[in-house]
Parts: sequence; structure tokens; C-alpha cells
Amino acid sequence: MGGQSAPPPSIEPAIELKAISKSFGPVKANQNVDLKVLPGTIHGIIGENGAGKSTLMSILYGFYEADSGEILINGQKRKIHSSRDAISFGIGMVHQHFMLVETFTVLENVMLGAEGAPLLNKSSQSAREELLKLSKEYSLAVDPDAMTGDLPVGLQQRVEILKALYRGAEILILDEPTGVLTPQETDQLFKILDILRSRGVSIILITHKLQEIMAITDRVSVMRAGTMVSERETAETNKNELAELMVGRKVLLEVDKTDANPSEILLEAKNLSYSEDGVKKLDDVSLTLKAGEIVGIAGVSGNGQTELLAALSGICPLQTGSIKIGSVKIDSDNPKTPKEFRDLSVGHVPEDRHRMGMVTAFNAQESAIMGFHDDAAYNGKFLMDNKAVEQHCVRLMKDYDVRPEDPKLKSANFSGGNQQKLVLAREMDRHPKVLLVGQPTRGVDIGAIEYIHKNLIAMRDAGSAILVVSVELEEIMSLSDRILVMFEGRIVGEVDAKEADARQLGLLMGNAGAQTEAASSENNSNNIHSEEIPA
Ligand SMILES: Nc1ncnc2c1ncn2[C@@H]1O[C@H](COP(=O)(O)OP(=O)(O)OP(=O)(O)O)[C@@H](O)[C@H]1O
Repeated sequence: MGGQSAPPPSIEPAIELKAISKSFGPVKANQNVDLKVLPGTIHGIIGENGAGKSTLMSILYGFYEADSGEILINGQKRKIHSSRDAISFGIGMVHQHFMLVETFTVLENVMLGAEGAPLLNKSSQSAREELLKLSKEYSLAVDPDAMTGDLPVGLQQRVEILKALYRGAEILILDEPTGVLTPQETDQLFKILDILRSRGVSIILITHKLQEIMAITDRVSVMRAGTMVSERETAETNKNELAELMVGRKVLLEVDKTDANPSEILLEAKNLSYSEDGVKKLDDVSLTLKAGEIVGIAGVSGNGQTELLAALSGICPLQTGSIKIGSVKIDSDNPKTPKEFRDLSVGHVPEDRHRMGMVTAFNAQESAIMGFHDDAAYNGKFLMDNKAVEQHCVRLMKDYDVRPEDPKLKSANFSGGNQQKLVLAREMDRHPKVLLVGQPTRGVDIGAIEYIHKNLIAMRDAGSAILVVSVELEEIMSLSDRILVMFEGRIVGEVDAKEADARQLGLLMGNAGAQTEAASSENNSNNIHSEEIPA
């Protein structure tokens, strides 16, 4: 490892990984990786997509066994063959995709699978008492009897943390925990992590967001291409240095763009309303998208953004209102399928790449043409022209830096960020007139974010109309030319991006009723989302 100052020898690391290696076929996901995490500290791990961070944590948590190397927990050499072993050594993991049973209560989820716990029994008084005690001790307020599926994402994550603590975790691994959180939920999570640290819990935090590393960690390790390349005291580094260590070159952390030059309207939505199970998800939404502009949708997730993207791409049928694309009018009397929307040159990058962007069981080249598989270019005489599909996929992988460059690899076996790049590549490469993008850079490393933002701006400058939905206010503010704010299915405000400031957007996002929340987060020293945003 280059340039790091070694931890004081007197302190025994809570975790020590020595020369860990792990390969998947030809892919060396981890090569001779060393890591020391001191007790009662928050240790960040950063690295490009596919650098090997999740693999390393999966080894520590017993999902994978290393090909070679050693694991020491509190100075003791340990063999971890399963997550049960990891739990018994005091390791807990909060996964990117929660492992909770949505139809169980919080208490039932916390008890589920806990080693040595009494059989699952709703009235288990001791479990309830223990849960309440943990909630109090770590300021993790949550109703034990709430149905887990009804809780907002931030609270579900809290249940995951409680579950780990209930099982006696003293070491907590969090893999990209803020990817699905609102700025306010992120602030709350960081307060919780701070409390856990002050109580002696050791935390490993994997994140792509360098402002989070700077805000909350004590030390940070940098991985590149399966190896550990650097380690720094957080107080002695900065975002630019970390970005360069990760990517191996200087990275532009701000979006570089000229003013937009919008021209004709390419898409016009009028009075869209949509209800599901009696709940209004879209409420009289009207908007226009013009050639040569990027329109950003800001809002706390769950306020109709998903349904708006679904309506504008033909995935959810129109109930009320109409959409005009060029001269074609679409409404409930004249519906169109997603394929027909695509034929009208509407591209769509869905927010949830796993459920809607790709079929994880398909290989990369199949995912790379999903939705376009009946294009003449891929059709042989009788069957699909697999050679043509493969060549197309390889070109996309080269152009969008999808790693590994293996069109035959199962989509599920790409790292999260590389899956995202593959879906973006598929949609952007066709240069649609209208591009709808949900969470363009979720789980994507900073080098790739720079690349994706540059490409979106290039598409705009070439005359596409782009609609971006993102929970990252910073992204919305720096990428958009106009910002629309959604709240409870409605568009409650429109702001010129040049004049937007985070506080004003935050107030609109919470609508008047939640002003206190926005105001209190403004006073919060961990309010990193707005702090980073240029006014
Ligand atoms: N089960 C698997 N089979 C084959 N290859 C795999 C498997 N799991 C991971 N890989 C490969 O190992 C490498 C490291 O992946 P890993 O998920 O650890 O990266 P990461 O740093 O966590 O990336 P990201 O930031 O995108 O989540 C990648 O090239 C990935 O494609």
C-alpha cells in the first residue's frame, strides 16, 4: 500500500485482512488485499466499479471463501465459511438490497434467524425488551409492531442495523448504504453511525460518494482493479486526491456545460393522472421537453417520479391525460406499447436496473439489446444473429467502459456500477430524440459519473430532450437546465437551474408541510448534500 501512515502498533485492529485473493474464472476480483480496521472507527472503502470492494466484504461476511489469505478478528485468526460464522464472530452486514421479509413486523424481522433466539414468537417479551433497549441505546427509534414493508426505506435500513446489533454485531459492514436514501435519511443514518462509533462499534463503509467519506470516516482505503492501492487518514486527504487515487487520473468533479439552447417541443404531457389501488400516484402532471435541454426532476423518492417515467415510456397505461411525441398523440383511447414509444425515439433508463433494466439471468449481450432484439441488425435468416449481437455488445462495452469486457458473462455477475453502465449504454447509444433517465449514476463510480454526465450533455447539445430523475440533488442541480419538483404525484414547482439553491429545492421537495425537516437539516452539520452544492 502506498503512502499510508500505519495505525499505532498498540491498538489491536478489530479486523485484519492479510493477502486476501479471490478469482472468478479469469477475473481476479481481489489480489493480495490487506486491510486493517481499528476498533471504534469508521473505515471507508472506495474504488471504481468492479474494483473488488463487494467481493472483499462478501469474503469477510462468509458469502465467498477466499482462494488464499487470512482473516483476523480482534487479533484471533478466524475461518469464515458462512455468514453464520461471521455473525458468531460479531460481524453484521447491511446489504444494498435489504434482506427483510416485508410481510413481517419489525420485531419478527429482527428475531428471524437470530442465533440462539427463541423460536419466532410474536409475543416474545424478552426479544421485544431487547429490541427496545437497543433502539434506545443507539437512538434507532422504530415501532416493533410496524409492518416492515410499510416503512420508508430509511426505517427499513434501521431495522437491518438493529437486526445486526440484536445478533451481537460489534463490526458492521455497510455496502453503499445511502444509494436509496433521501438526503434527510442520509443525515439520520450518519448520526446513527456516529453514535455506534462512539459506543465502540467498528464500521466499514463502502460508498462512491466522496463527500460521505469526508464527512463521516476516520480512515479510507482505496481499491483499484482488485488491489488495495492506498490508504489515508481522512483528515489528511481531500476529495480530489481520493478521486485521483481511485481512477488513476484527475477527475472533473463538477459538471462542465454551456447554457442550453432549447428549440422545438419534442414531448408534451398534459394533465397526466394515474392511480393504483385507489392511491393517486400522478396528479394532473403537465410538462414539456424541448430539443436541446435537460430537465431534472427533484423530489424525495416515492412522490410519483417512477410512475412519471413509466407513463412517459409507455410502461404504465395512461388513465387520464395525454402525451404528444412529435405529431403523435397518445391517450387512453389511443394507447401505445413501450415498443411503440421506442419506435417514436423515446429511450428509457429505468430507476431499478435489476427489476426493469435487465434480466440478471441473461448474459451481457442479451441485456445489451433488450427491447431492440427484433431489430433487423440482429436477425439472421431464421434465428438471432449472435455474432452481430456480440459485436454490438463488445462495442458498447468499449465505448462505455463496461468491465469486464465479456459479452457472455451473466448480467448478475457484473458489479452494480457496470450493470448500470451497460443499461445506459444500450439506451444512449441509439441517440433517441427523447431520453428518460432514472437515477443515472446510482452505484456508479466517479470516473464513470463524469463520463455519463459528459455524454448526457453531448446528447443534449446534439438536439435530444432529456428528462433526468435523481434523488441526488447535487446531480439534478448541476446537470439540469430546468428543474421540476415533484411532491405527492404533483409538480409543485419549476426552477431555473442557474438560480436554484438546495435550500429552496429542499423546501419544495418537502412541500410546505415538511419545511421544518428541511430547515432542521439545514442546521445539521452532516447535511452534506446541500453543503456541497454550488449556489
Ligand atoms: N459471482 C461472480 N462471478 C463472476 N464474476 C464476479 C462475481 N462476482 C463479482 N465478479 C467480478 O469481480 C469483480 C469485482 O466485483 P465487485 O462486485 O467486488 O466490485 P465492486 O468494487 O464492489 O464494484 P461496484 O462499485 O460496481 O459495486 C468484477 O469484475 C465482477 O464482475
